[in-house]
Amino acid sequence: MGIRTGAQYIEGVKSRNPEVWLAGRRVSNVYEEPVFQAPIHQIAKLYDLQHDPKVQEKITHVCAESEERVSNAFLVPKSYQDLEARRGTFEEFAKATYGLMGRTPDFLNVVVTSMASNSEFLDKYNPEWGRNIRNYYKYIRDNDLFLTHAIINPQNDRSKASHEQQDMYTHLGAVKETPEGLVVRGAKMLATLAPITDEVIVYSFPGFKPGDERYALAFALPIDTPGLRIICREAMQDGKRSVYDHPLASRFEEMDAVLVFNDVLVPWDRVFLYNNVEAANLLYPKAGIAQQPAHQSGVRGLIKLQFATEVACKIADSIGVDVYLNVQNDLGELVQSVETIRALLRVAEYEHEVTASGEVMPAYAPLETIRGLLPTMYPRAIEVMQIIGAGGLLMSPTDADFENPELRGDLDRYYVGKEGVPSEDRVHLFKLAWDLCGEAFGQRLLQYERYYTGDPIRKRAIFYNNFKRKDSFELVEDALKIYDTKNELINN
Ligand SMILES: Cc1cc2nc3c(=O)[nH]c(=O)nc-3n(C[C@H](O)[C@H](O)[C@H](O)COP(=O)(O)OP(=O)(O)OC[C@H]3O[C@@H](n4cnc5c(N)ncnc54)[C@H](O)[C@@H]3O)c2cc1C
Ligand SMILES: O=C(O)Cc1ccc(O)c(O)c1
Repeated sequence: MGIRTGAQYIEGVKSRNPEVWLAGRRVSNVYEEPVFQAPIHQIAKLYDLQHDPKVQEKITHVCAESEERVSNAFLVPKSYQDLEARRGTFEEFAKATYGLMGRTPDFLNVVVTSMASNSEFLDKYNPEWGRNIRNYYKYIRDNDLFLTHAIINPQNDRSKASHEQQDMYTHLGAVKETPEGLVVRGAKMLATLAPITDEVIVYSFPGFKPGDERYALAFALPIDTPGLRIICREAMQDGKRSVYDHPLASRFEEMDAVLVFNDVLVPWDRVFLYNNVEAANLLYPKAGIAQQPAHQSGVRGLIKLQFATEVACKIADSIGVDVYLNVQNDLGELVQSVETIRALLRVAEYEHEVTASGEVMPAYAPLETIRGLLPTMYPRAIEVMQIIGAGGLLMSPTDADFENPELRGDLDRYYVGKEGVPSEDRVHLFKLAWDLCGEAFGQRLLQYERYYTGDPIRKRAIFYNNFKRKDSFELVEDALKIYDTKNELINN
C-alpha cells in the first residue's frame, strides 16, 4: 500500500474499538469522542501532507524493496543526503503542528526502522527476535502505520527493581509461554496518543538487574488487542473550547495514557526480546535508538523552540515593550537558543557516524547536547514569555465578550495594543501565548521537553562518563609537560 491518506488513517481509527478509559467512563467510539476529534484530524493532516504535490518529493521516496512510495521516516540512511531527506519529513510534520505534537507517526516509525536495521545483535540471543523486528518494520512501512510506545514502568517505588515491587506484576512482565505466544501482565507508561494509534510497541530503557528477567521484554501489538486497557490522564480540553480562546490547546493536545495488560497474548512473531536482561539492556545502545529517533526529536524540538521564541517576540512587539534593553536581552537569549539547537543539528548531520553495516547516524555528541540543553532552554522560553506578557496574560476576555455589542466598544478601546495592533488581534496573540505558558496544556508541553527522552540529569551524567572514558585530555597533558624558556621540551 505505501503512504496512506488522512482518510485512510481515519478509516483505521473508526474500524477499531480499543479499551480506552477517560474520566471514569469507557470510550465507546474513539473517533466520535470530542476529546480526540482535533488530534485525530491533526494526524490525518500529516498523512495527507504525504500526498501534497508541494512536499511529496521532500517527505517521501519510492522504497527500493517494496517499490511503493513510503515516508522518509522509514529510510535507513546510507548518506548525508539520506539524513537531509529524513530531516525533510521531520521538518514538515513538525511545522504542521508547530513542534507541539512530539509523538507524530514519524517518531516511532524511525524507532522501528532503526531497531530493524540494527537487529543483528539480537540474533546471538535468538535469531527469531531479529527476524520478527525486521518483518514488523516491513509491515508498518508497507501499511504506513501509526504507533504509540510505552517504555517506562509506572512510578511506584523507583528505589527498587521491578522484581522487588510489592506485586510481581505491577511492572509489566511475562506470565507464561503458550504455543501461540507469550502472556504478559502489568502496566507500562506513558503511551502518548495511544487511543488514536494503530499499534503499540513496548520496550525499555536500560537498567534491568539480575532477577528482572520476566520484565526484560520487547514486543508490538495492535492497539485494540483484547486485554489491553488504555487509562487516559485527565484531558486538558473537552473538545468544545473555542479556537479563538485556545488557538493551540483546542487543536494539539496529545493524550497520555497508562497501558494495563490484563493477561494479554503476544503472538510469537511479535516478540522481539524476552527473558533476557543482557539483551534488554543492550537494546537502546545497540539498536540505534539512542541516535536515529533523536534526529526527529531534535528537528521537532527546534521548531517548537522557534515557535515559542516567535510568540514571545510578537507579544513584546504588540505592546511596545521590546524597546527596552532587558526585554531585548531576554528575547535575544531565546533567538540564540534557537541558533544553538539549529547549529547542533547541522553538526550532528555533517559529522554523522557510519556503522559497520554502512548505516549513517547523526553524531552522538551534538545530539546528546541538544537533549541536554532543550530541557532548560524550552522552560526558559516559557519563563520569558510569562515575564514579558506579565499581567496582560491574565486580562484576556473571551470571544463571547467580543461578540457582545454592549461590551465591544470597551474591548476595542482598552485592549488595544500599540499603534496598528487592534484589540482583537492583541487578545488573540496573548491567548496563544497563554496556551503555551499558562494553561495545563502548556505545562504538559514543558514537562514533555523535560522528560521525553528520559531523565535529563541521568542522561547528562552518562554523557559526561562517556566523555571521560573516551577523551584523552591531550591539551591538559601537553600543558603539564615541562618546557624551558625557549619553549623546548625538558621533561616528558
Ligand atoms: C509529556 C510526556 C510524554 C511522554 N510520552 C511518552 C511516551 O509516549 N512513551 C513513553 O514510553 N514514555 C513517555 N514519557 C515518559 C518519559 O519517558 C519519562 O517521563 C522519563 O523517562 C522519566 O521517567 P519518569 O517520568 O518515570 O521519572 P522518574 O524516573 O520516576 O524520575 C523522577 C525523579 O526522580 C529522579 N530519579 C529517579 N530515579 C533516579 C535514579 N535512579 N537516580 C537518580 N535520580 C533518580 C529523577 O531525576 C526525577 O527527578 C513521557 C513523559 C512526559 C512527561
Ligand atoms: O532520546 C531521544 O531523543 C528520542 C527517544 C528515543 C527512544 C525513545 O524510546 C524515546 O522515548 C525517545
